[in-house]
Amino acid sequence: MPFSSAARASEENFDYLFKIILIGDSNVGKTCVVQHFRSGVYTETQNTIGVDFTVRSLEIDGKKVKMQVWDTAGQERFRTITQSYYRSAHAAIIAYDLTRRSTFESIPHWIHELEKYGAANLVVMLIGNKADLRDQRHVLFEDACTLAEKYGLLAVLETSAKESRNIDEVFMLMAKELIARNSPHLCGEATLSSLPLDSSPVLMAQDPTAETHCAC
Ligand SMILES: Nc1nc2c(ncn2[C@@H]2O[C@H](COP(=O)(O)OP(=O)(O)OP(=O)(O)O)[C@@H](O)[C@H]2O)c(=O)[nH]1
Ligand SMILES: [Mg+2]
Repeated sequence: MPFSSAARASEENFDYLFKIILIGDSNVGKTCVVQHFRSGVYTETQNTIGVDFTVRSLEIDGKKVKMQVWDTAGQERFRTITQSYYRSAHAAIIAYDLTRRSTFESIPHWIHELEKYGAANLVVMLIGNKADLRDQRHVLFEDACTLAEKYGLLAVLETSAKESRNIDEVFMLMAKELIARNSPHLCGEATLSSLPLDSSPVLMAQDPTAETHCAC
């Protein structure tokens, strides 16, 4: 789908426009992540009702990249509304709370939802949020890497909206991947390795201060 010619919009005030859907169980911190991406600050939030929309432009290799982020409600009762947004997304970020194992175990369900309602060649990455709660961790980074490899996902990053960890990196990584996929002349070039992440070209990174390599 959609991110062929439609994503390129140089006649307007940006070079690329990408629509990213953010999904995952309720209370994993999706809204806090998006708010941090938009404003650079962490604020307490209410549970999302339906879908919220955020936009921020990034500058990548001299190009203006507009990121439209659709922050969906994780609560079951909003599922019909949120599913209707999957179709037009170029990419999806599935968030889990690394202190709550059940939110990690839900990921196959979210992938299934994307397969059912999303575009065929959707770029998908995982984020394990609340990395600041170190002594409450219930999901190993290695387990997330294994899952990502199993489903052919782009990457896993561990984030903290509260401690400002890896939030911009998530969206930069996604934007670079979408640009690479949307620019035939760039395919095959190591465009992602220039990210300010302590990550290997296998595109797996967690807390930048910790071990990051995942042998996927
Ligand atoms: N410790 C910690 N708490 C966080 C972090 N991010 C979010 N939270 C807390 O987690 C709770 C849920 O955050 P939300 O962003 O509303 O969660 P959500 O995934 O958007 O939930 P729904 O809108 O219901 O799907 C709030 O109390 C946040 O303050 C984080 O990085 N660290
Ligand atoms: Mg929310």
